[in-house]
Amino acid sequence: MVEFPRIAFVGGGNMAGALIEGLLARGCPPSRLVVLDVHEPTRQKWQARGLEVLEGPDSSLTGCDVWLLAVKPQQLKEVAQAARPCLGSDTLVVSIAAGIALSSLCAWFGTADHPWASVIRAMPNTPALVGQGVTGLAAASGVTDDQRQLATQILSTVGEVVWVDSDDQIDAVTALSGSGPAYVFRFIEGMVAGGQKLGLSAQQSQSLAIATVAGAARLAAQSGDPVETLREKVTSKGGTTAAALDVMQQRQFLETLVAAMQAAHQRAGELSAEFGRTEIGRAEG
Ligand SMILES: NC(=O)C1=CN([C@@H]2O[C@H](COP(=O)(O)OP(=O)(O)OC[C@H]3O[C@@H](n4cnc5c(N)ncnc54)[C@H](OP(=O)(O)O)[C@@H]3O)[C@@H](O)[C@H]2O)C=CC1
Ligand SMILES: O=C(O)[C@@H]1CCC=N1
Repeated sequence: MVEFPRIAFVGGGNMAGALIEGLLARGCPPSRLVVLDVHEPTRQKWQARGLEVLEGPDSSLTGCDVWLLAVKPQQLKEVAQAARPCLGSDTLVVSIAAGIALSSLCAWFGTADHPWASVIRAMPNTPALVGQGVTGLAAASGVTDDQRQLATQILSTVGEVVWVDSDDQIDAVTALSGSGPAYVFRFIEGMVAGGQKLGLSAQQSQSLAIATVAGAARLAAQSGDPVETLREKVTSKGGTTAAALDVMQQRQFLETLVAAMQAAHQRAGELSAEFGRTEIGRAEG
């Protein structure tokens, strides 16, 4: 990126923090970033890092190239209502809120003059904090190629980006990679517990488990082999891995994981129904 866009983070909590840290680590000057947050300690934290902070929406937001909406889905409609008068005519709105549909975002941010707001839904994940995130993106129909490019540039500073075709696919991305780090951390917790049960220390177990997950992921990414083949290469006939995988199969490990992802996907739909109501929409624009 030749010059970093001016980005306003609306909500400066965990996920905004991962993106801000990622941007700063990749050379974005703090002066290009604004954080609007109601929580005073959060504002103090970002102010100490050299970012401009706001307690409420004001004209500083109007001059920003991008608004990155990073409040909880439950808070987003109220935040949109309060901030919309400050939306610049060329501002791109990128929401990372789980479940809140593009149609809701367009209704909240569109105006009579500009009914199909420049809105993109993005679903990053917390490995963004170490530049290893992956973000799924979907755009409203009025979004231009340049705006897509802008969103790609921003999110790719913290990892990979994958564009999808529809809103519902962003709910699927949420269930897979948005929530996915928690599944992996749970898996590591399980490996650590298993290591301790088998006589290793907590520290030894943690080092072995984390390095195994990181190394296996890197092998899967870099090897030309499908993951099934990689799994088969570990699994000697009559050996230790086969004994472990048999137990996983008996206890329906795969089915459990798929059911968990379906629950996450369903929850995204519920968040949309509960908190994505559009009655403050274009009629007011
Ligand atoms: N955590 C994750 O792994 C991921 C989360 N997301 C999405 O990111 C979004 C943010 O999640 P997360 O970072 O975990 O949430 P956080 O609660 O950590 O951050 C939200 C921040 O917004 C503040 N806030 C609340 N109301 C307002 C308001 N009216 N105006 C400005 N700021 C406000 C909150 O303050 P206070 O605490 O005082 O309420 C808090 O500091 C969510 O929509 C989530 O679905 C997306 C991808 C991954
Ligand atoms: O749990 C959540 O709702 C958010 C969305 C993806 C990860 N965390």
